[in-house]
Amino acid sequence: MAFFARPASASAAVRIVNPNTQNEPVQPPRKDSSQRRCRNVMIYGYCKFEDKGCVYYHPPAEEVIPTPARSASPAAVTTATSPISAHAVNAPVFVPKASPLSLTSSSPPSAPVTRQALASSSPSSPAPPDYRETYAYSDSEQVAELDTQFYDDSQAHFDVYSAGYAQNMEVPFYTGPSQGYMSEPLDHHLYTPAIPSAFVTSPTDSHFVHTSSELRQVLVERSHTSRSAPILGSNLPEELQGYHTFVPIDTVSSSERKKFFNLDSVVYRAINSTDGIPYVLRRIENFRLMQQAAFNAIEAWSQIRHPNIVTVHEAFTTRTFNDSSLVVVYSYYPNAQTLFEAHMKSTPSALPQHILNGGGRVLLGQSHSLPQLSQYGPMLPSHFASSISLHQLQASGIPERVLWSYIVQIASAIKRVHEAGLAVRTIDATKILLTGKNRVRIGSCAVWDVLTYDQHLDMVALQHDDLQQFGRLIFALCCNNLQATTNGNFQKSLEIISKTYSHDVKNIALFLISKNHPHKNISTVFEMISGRLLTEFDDAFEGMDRLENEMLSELENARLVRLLCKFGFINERPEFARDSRWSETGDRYIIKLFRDYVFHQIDERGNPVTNMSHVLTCLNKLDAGTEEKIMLVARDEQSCLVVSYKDIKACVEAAFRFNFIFMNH
Ligand SMILES: Nc1ncnc2c1ncn2[C@@H]1O[C@H](COP(=O)(O)OP(=O)(O)OP(=O)(O)O)[C@@H](O)[C@H]1O
Repeated sequence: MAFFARPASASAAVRIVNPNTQNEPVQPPRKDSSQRRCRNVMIYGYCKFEDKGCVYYHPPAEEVIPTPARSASPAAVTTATSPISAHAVNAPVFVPKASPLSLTSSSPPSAPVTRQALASSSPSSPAPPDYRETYAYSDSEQVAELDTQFYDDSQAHFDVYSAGYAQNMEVPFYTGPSQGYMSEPLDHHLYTPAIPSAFVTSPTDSHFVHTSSELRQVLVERSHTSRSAPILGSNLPEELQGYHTFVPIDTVSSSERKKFFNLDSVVYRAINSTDGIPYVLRRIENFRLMQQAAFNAIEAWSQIRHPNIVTVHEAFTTRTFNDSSLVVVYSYYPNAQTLFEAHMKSTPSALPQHILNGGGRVLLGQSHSLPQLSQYGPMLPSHFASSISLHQLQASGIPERVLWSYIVQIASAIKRVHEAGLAVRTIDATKILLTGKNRVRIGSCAVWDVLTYDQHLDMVALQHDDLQQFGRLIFALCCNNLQATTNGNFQKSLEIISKTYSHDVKNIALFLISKNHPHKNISTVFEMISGRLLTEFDDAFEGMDRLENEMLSELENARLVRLLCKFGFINERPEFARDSRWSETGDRYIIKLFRDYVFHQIDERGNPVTNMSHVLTCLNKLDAGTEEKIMLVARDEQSCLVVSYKDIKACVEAAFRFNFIFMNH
C-alpha cells in the first residue's frame, strides 16, 4: 500500500492505516469494494449505512472492537487501528459509494438531535456516531442552532442533487458528506465581524464614511473612472512633460468653453510616466509666461499638504496644444464634483413634478428627512446621494450639519494656507471639490498666483479677501444661489438664512463678509466656530474606526490570495512530470490531499461541492495554523492522514521555500 509517512520529528500527522495492507511495499490493485473494510467500521466501529446499501465489507460484530458508549462529555471514540479520537479529528461519517438505487431509496436525513435528546440518550445504548454530536461535545451552547442548520441544509441538499445523481456515479474522490461542511461552525476569531453597534453611534450611517456596501460601490466606481479609456481621435497629445493618456475630465462642446473665472480652461486627467499615477492637469489657454519667477508660488504651494486642499504638484508652460498654455498639475480625485455641481446645479428633469412644485419641500438641518429621499438615489451618483439629495430637490440649501462640516474643513484649509504666508484665492463653489462623503478640498490653488505674479498684490489684502469669499460661499450654499450676496439679493438671502439655519450660521456668514472688521482673521473665525469642532472630531474618529474595520476584512483577502498563490506554485508542477512522485511525496503530498479536501469535495451523489464558506474556513484556519485536526483521505481511499492545520501550514511553507529555491537555481 502506498502512503506517505512523514518522519516523526517533522510532522504531527497521525496516519490511519488499513490493517489488511499495512506491510505491502507497493500500492496493491484496488480491491473490489465488497472486500474492502468499510471506513466507518474502521473509524467508528459501526456503519449506519450497513443495511442501506453500503457496498463495503462489514465484519461480524465480534471482529469489531466495540465503540465506546456515547456520552455528553468529550469522550474519545477510538478505532481498531488508530489511537486517536474520531471526534477529536472532526472525522465526518463515511458515507459509502453505493448503487444509485440504494441511496436514492434511502430515507431522508434523520430528525435533528436536540440538546434534550442528547442529554437523555442512554450511555449504554450505542448508536451510530453522528457529527452533530461532535458539536455537542465541543460546545453544547451551539447545539440547538447547529441542529437546525444541519437539518435544513441536509434536507435542501437531498432535494437539490437527487435529480442529477444517477449521472454522476464515477466518483473520483470522497471525503464525506457535504452537510458536514455546511454546518461547520465558524471560528469567529478567524473572521472579521461587522463592527458591533455598541462601537459606533449609528450602525447604519456615519457622517464621513458610507455604509459598508455603499463604500464598496463608491470605491469600485472610482476605480472604474480612474481607469476609463481615453477618447479616440480626441487630438490630445500622446505625451507631455512626462504625462500620457490624456482624458478630458469635463467634456463640453467647443461653443461652451469652460472658464477659470474669466480665462478659458480645460481640465484633463493624465498618467505620470514616473509613478504611473493619474493626475489632474488644469490647462489655462493662451497664457504667456513673462517671468520664470512666477513659478515660485508653485514651489511654495507644492509644500502644502492638507486634507482639505487638493495638492499642487508642478506647473509648466507648453505649446503642444497649438497655443501658449499654462498647465498646473494636481492630485486626482476620481468622481469628484465641485460644490456647485453637487449642490447648486439644478437637475429638474431628474425630479418628480410634485417635488418641483414645492410639494416635497423638506426642512433643512433635520437629518431625519434624508431617508425619505432615497427613492431618488438611482438618479444621483451614489457617492453623494446621502449628502446632496436635499439640494437636488431645489430646497433652499444644505443640511446644517453638512454645512458646518464644510465650514470647519474650509476654515482649516484657509488657516494652513495663511500660516504658510499664502492666500487661497479660489474659495468658490466651482473650485471646491467634494471628494467623498461630506469631505471637501479646495482645488485650483496656485493658478492665480502665477497668473497675477506681475501685479505684486498685497498678501494681507488677499488673505482678507479669502475670508470674504468664504462668507459669500456660505451664503451661496445656504441659499442655493451663487449670486446670494450680489445683484440686490443680500437682504433676501439673509432672511432665508435666518429662517432656515441657526443663529451661529448667520453670525459666522455675516462676520466673514463684513468689511473693515478690526479683528478679522482666520484665528478669530476658529474662536467663533470652536463649539462645532468637537462634533467634527467625533465624526472623523468614528469614520476612522469604520474604515479600519473595513480594512480588517479586506486584509483577509490579501492573506488568502497569498495562500492560493502558494498552492498554485506548489501543486501539479508540469515541469516535474518526469518525477511522477513529485506531488506524491513529502510535504507536497499532504498539500495535494489538503487541496482536494478544500476544493474537490463531492457530495454523496458525486456532484462537486462548491461551498465557498468551507473553502474560506479551511484557508483561514490554515493561514492561522490552528491545532485543529482534519482527516485527509487519499484518492484511492486506501489511506487517511490526520493532520492539524498547523502541520499543513508548515508543509506549505516548506514546499514553497523548496520551490522557490529550486526555481532560482
Ligand atoms: N483634482 C481634481 N480631481 C478630480 N476632478 C477634478 C479635479 N479638479 C477638477 N476636477 C473636476 O473637473 C471638472 C471641471 O473643473 P472646473 O474647475 O473647470 O469646474 P467647473 O465647474 O467647470 O468650473 P468653471 O465653471 O469655472 O469652469 C469638475 O467636474 C471637477 O469636479
